[in-house]
Amino acid sequence: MNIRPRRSVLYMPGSNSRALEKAKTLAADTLVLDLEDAVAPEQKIAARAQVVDAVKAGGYGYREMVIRVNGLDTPWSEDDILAVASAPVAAVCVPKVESPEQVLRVVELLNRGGADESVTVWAMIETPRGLVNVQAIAASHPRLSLLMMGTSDLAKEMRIPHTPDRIGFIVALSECVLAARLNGLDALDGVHLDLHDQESLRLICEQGRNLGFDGKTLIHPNQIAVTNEVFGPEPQEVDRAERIIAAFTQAESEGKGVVVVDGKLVENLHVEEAKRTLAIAAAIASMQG
Ligand SMILES: CC(C)(COP(=O)(O)OP(=O)(O)OC[C@H]1O[C@@H](n2cnc3c(N)ncnc32)[C@H](O)[C@@H]1OP(=O)(O)O)[C@@H](O)C(=O)NCCC(=O)NCCSC(=O)C[C@H](O)C(=O)O
Ligand SMILES: [Mg+2]
Repeated sequence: MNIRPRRSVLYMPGSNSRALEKAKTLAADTLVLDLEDAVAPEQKIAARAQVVDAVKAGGYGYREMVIRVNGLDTPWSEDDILAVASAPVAAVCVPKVESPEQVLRVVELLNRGGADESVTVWAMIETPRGLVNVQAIAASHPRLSLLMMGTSDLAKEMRIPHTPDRIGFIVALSECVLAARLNGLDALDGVHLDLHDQESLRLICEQGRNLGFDGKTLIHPNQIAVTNEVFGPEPQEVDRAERIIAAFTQAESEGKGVVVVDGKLVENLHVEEAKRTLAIAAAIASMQG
């Protein structure tokens, strides 16, 4: 089972060279070097060169590298995507995706720029139109590998307040996870804007995990540790997964299709879940060396 952990996915402004350097020391699974909202218009072109140079220079170790380009309706997006195509990134992250055709356009630009076949597309869902079309977007092209919620833009567009329980976002978050799973994609939750409140961050991470997200997008190094903890399997989950596999293997050898572990029914589907838990734990351990 080939699994890429994306518990913590940290954005940083592409114009901030200090943050690009600092990121080499941070425990985030993925780094998203941003050219969109975090970069002022007059810095867009310099930031584009800076992020491409940073990724080419390397030094980020196990961390997955992604560049978020400007929106497809801006004067920068085409050159951003062509520039990203020349860089050793895992994906290009595209904000405010609203249609399958836009994903096809990004793929065309990546191909034109000579991007490696391994470079995938991440689509951000953060507008009402993007949300309404999320299933078609998710099914648009095999190169699309992940959906990412943009809850700040969505809040603005939908006039949804950021409440602690995120009641106004629940349908959108679930729609995103549903569309992702229907199409074999990963899904990332939106950002938590409070940089210093670890308690509210933990609750929101737990909610995102319980809604089915694979990880969370972050804006500050303070947010990495809690996110890694909540979205990673706990030691007792790993232990239970090992016992489920052992108990089911034994049951099968005795000609049984079900077994009880810790008072709970275990069938083959639970064994598949347990194998996935072990694969995630192993992938996390191998990233950390
Ligand atoms: C929010 C910040 C501007 C705060 O920055 P700062 O005041 O520098 O914070 P600190 O002094 O606490 O920083 C301590 C050190 O950590 C480094 N740092 C800070 N943030 C990051 C980061 N994101 N990545 C890497 N390193 C970071 C500082 O450089 C300090 O380092 P050192 O001096 O060496 O100790 C800042 O956190 C920030 O800019 N965050 C990211 C903002 C961003 O990228 N926004 C765009 C993405 S979110 C979005 O667009 C939402 C989405 O589209 C939606 O619609 O929902
Ligand atoms: Mg946004």
